[in-house]
Amino acid sequence: MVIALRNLSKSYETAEGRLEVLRGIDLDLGAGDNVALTGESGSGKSTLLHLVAGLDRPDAGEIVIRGRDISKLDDRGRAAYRRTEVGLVFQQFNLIPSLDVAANIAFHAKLAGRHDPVWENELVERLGVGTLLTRYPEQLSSGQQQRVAIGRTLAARPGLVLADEPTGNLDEANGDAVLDLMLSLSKGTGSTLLMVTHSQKLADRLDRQLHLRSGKIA
Ligand SMILES: Nc1ncnc2c1ncn2[C@@H]1O[C@H](COP(=O)(O)OP(=O)(O)OP(=O)(O)O)[C@@H](O)[C@H]1O
Repeated sequence: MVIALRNLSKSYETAEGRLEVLRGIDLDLGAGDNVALTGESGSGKSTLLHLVAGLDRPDAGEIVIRGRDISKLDDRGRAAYRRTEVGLVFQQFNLIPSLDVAANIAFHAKLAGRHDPVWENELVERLGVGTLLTRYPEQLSSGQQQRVAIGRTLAARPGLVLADEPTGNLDEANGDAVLDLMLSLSKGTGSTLLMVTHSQKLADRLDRQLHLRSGKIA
């Protein structure tokens, strides 16, 4: 299994008291699985994605990624996990302002020790950002930034891609192209894709759909 979640729970302290967001999630995803995670606003989709990404820790339960419980790692261990094993496509693009598009796209691949100019060129081509390579993030529209951020993630060939509304800022044509790219990567390399989306149309294109309701997978 690439991802095995066991009895995962997470709550937040709020001014109104304790908010139990995830109440015992069990989930198994294998290599090459591509899965849509849906659910009402506030149902805990981003919370779950953040836990699997090692950005936050659960209250209880296990997050076993390729046989290792990442919730037991210290901050350094989780940072290494994020650098080498996961690709994150989140709504905040977090492009590096001082680097141009080409350098942003190569950045994670270099950090992960998997810099591959041929593959990066192919991504640039498929994402339609070839004319933007010498621009800086602040000189891009939000849709362009989103495509660059996706290129940066996929350039490192992560075995696990976690995406939160990856096509949220894109028009239909660009959104379809990005989804095609993510699915073909998942099928071609056996990488596992877990994607949060509000779009049923998008969810329908993935092999499996999970729906979060009342803190559980329905
Ligand atoms: N750091 C936090 N402190 C307190 N409450 C939080 C925190 N982060 C999230 N929440 C709450 O936890 C619940 C789940 O939030 P989450 O962002 O996971 O939902 P979501 O399903 O991704 O929602 P959306 O579809 O609107 O993005 C929400 O009620 C949210 O207000």
